[in-house]
Amino acid sequence: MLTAHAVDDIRTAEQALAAGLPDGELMRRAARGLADALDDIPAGEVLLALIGPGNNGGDALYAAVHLLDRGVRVDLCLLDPSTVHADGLAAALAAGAQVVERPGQQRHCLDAVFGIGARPGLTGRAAEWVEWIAATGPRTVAVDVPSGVDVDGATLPSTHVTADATVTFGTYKTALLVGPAAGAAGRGAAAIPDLVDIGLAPHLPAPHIEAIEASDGHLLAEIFDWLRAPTSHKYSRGVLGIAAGSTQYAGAAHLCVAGAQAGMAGMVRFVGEAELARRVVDRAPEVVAGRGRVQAWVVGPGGGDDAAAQLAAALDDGVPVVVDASALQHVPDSFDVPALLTPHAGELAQMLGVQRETVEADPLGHVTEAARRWGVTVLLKGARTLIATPGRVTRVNLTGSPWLGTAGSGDVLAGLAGSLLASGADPHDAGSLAAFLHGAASIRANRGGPVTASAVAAALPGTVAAFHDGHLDDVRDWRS
Ligand SMILES: NC(=O)C1=CN([C@@H]2O[C@H](COP(=O)(O)OP(=O)(O)OC[C@H]3O[C@@H](n4cnc5c(N)ncnc54)[C@H](O)[C@@H]3O)[C@@H](O)[C@H]2O)[C@@H](O)CC1
Repeated sequence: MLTAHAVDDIRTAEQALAAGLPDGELMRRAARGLADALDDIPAGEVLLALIGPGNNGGDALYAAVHLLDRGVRVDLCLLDPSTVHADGLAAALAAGAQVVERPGQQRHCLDAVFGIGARPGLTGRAAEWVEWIAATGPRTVAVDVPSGVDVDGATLPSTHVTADATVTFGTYKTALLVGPAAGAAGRGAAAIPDLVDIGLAPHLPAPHIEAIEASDGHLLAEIFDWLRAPTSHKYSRGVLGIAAGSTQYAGAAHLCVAGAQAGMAGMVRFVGEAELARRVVDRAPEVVAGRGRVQAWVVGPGGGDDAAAQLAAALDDGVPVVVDASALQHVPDSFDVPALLTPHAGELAQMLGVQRETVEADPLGHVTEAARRWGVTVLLKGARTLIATPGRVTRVNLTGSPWLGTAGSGDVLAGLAGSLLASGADPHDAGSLAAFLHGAASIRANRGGPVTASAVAAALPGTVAAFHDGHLDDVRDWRS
């Protein structure tokens, strides 16, 4: 599991670590790791380091010493010479760095204006530097975090640095993994920052955020043991009831069923309009049409006018339920059964009575608020899907690509999550595993290119097996 910690917890851990080390050792470790991460800058190139008043600037100044040693030229822009890390500046100047009044033609930039001590947003000189980066486009690497972002809240004030890559120390910060701030930390292969080990791990408490990785297949072990027990049969594996689609949106029913069949449930029951149910069974003969005993429900994908009645009936069954799409607007004030709500930003906005843009600007705040308000798991779909449950560490999903934003993709996700629920996963694991596998399957379906929701569903069984067996190496590990 990849983890991010809150700023206060990082500071406490750093103090505990530093107490057992020689003075300045932590900054030396950070600077060495930063310089190593910049080893692709060729000798003779010029790097402009934007230096702020705190230790973040100090890291960059000591890293400059290593870079100068390698023949890289280093120009320094100081936010305020009177507050700069004095020893770091002296060391950089002694090694050959020069202070320049303003940015110029440098093609490499190091953003060391602010780190975890920052208040969100940039003004004055720092804001002018952001304009320079936007206008001239140097390759920009942020030190620890892109300056100006909201480090714990992961929101993005209007003025902030947008980096091509970030090198962070000790542990991830929330803003490096969670959108929209994470979008400012790097792109492409550098979307997830490099993490420099400074020895902090033993001092860190429980994380603020966690993310499933390719190496976390053990999360499926318990479910697999249960499903593959010699005595298991279709009912013991779990029966998933799906109340989805309408003749108008028949595709949602097919895709939700496809997602469920790629999951682990022993059987899928479909409940819906007679003509639709006939078509679903025609296409997927393993599906049983009509009501019966189930271990979990999915209600809402492509649902028609009867979504409220279908949800009420599912809730009466007393088993865990995935509430999706049209059923989301009919959720009760509180739940008597374990539940996984799967809205996108627009649906969550409607549930909370706010604007869509408000949710998009602060997804972490709103998913947390919704999980607290309904007392259940809420999975907020997006480029970095979030899964929040009261009393659990919020998870962010790092698999997938923008191609996943395609019609029917959410229906597949709901079916997959439902099948995990029916197989015995709790809603937090079901939601986060489904998001992870769904994203991974989309990459395996067509790496680097467009995918259809059907193709994602078709890639799921192989993805589930590869993840469980620890062979997901052909899916990008977002740290590499
Ligand atoms: N604490 C430690 O032991 C270590 C810290 N490290 C580095 O130190 C950084 C944290 O250092 P600091 O606590 O000095 O914090 P910063 O380097 O983020 O600087 C904080 C200073 O900037 C000012 N400031 C913050 N936001 C501002 C804004 N928007 N406009 C104007 N001024 C603003 C604050 O008043 C404060 O004086 C980390 O991000 C990391 O880069 C690393 O060297 C590893 C070890």
